[in-house]
Amino acid sequence: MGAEVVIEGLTKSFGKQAIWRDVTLTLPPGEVSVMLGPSGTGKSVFLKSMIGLLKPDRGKCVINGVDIVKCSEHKLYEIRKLFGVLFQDGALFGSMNLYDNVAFPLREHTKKSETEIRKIVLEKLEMTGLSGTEKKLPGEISGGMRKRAGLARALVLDPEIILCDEPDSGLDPVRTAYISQLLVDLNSQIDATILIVTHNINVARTVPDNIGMLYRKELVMFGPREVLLTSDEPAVEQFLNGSRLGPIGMSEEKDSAQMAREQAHVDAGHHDGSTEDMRGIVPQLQPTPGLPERKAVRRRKDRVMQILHTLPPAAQEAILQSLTPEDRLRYGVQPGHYVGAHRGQLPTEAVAQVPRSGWRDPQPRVDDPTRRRPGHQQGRS
Ligand SMILES: Nc1ncnc2c1ncn2[C@@H]1O[C@H](COP(=O)(O)OP(=O)(O)OP(=O)(O)O)[C@@H](O)[C@H]1O
Repeated sequence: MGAEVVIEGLTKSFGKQAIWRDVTLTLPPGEVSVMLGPSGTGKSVFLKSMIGLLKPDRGKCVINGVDIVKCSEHKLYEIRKLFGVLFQDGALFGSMNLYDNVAFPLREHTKKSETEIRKIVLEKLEMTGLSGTEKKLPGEISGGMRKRAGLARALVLDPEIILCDEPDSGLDPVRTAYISQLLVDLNSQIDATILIVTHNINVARTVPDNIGMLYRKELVMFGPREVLLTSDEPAVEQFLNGSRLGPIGMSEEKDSAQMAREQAHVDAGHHDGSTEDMRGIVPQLQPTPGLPERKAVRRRKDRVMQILHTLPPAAQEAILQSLTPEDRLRYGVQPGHYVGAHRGQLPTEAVAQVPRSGWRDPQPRVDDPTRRRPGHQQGRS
């Protein structure tokens, strides 16, 4: 299982420019999380701080009991080996073919023989759909292939934590859908903790278990996907809908006069830039048939049911609606407790009876059609 990452009060500035302050969140082990945020809010700086490439001003980032903000260089070097990082442009060496690019971390950081290295490199190239491209140079392949090659390289040291900085940037919607599926498939195969930084709302709606958003130099929220996707926080709604209308402006933040002017334009019939209402829960991507079920799914269900009563009502409703009959049995949620009967904050004892034991019955695969009922939300998470 992937490592947990516990971040507390993390604060970063460059000279007088504050980037973000007091960021506190936990990346649950083996789950997939997405960090959203308008351009320039410091998402990349956040990723770099998590692997110790940038030094935060204060706060903690604890991985396997080591606070990487304060630890020695030696410890940091050891902890970094737990990470696989996909940088925005793939960060491949232009003069090396894909085979050598992917083999690079193994040759640098391990004493493996070339025979062992070959086995690993070919396996990771196959996992990322790049078999047969070993001899190509990065300049000879498409942007999507470069991303996948970057991912293959990020995987060779069997990372427990994978960080992806805008894996969709520069890709068309179809290639983006493929890379989303690839990330879900990877998670099902290696159970790594994954954090994806993106602006892409489709990725945010379909891939992660958890979503956070950086805005106005703070973490606006971080938690189960249902929280952000049902949020009526103006900045979150505006961001999800890609609308000009709302507090986010061209350069971060607008004043109230500007917001009033824009509202007046829209009231007078001008388009606000959005195409449709993107809030709400849509089905989460499942691993490609034939791959194992994501181990994080069950762990996450237990975790989320334990904190259910602390979540906003709309998120509670969405989570309850996503439960299967087996889940309801497990958590002691009777149909009578079901959403319609309990609008608003649900009492903990009504919903969250998480057994201490493991899961008794093997759950059917999520893509089992017998689990689909008319009118039932299928955002399994
Ligand atoms: N090494 C650095 N030194 C000084 N300022 C920096 C450094 N790295 C980033 N910044 C500044 O930090 C701010 C946040 O940058 P960052 O790239 O993290 O934003 P982002 O949210 O990832 O943006 P985008 O979505 O456009 O990629 C920017 O104002 C940037 O200029």
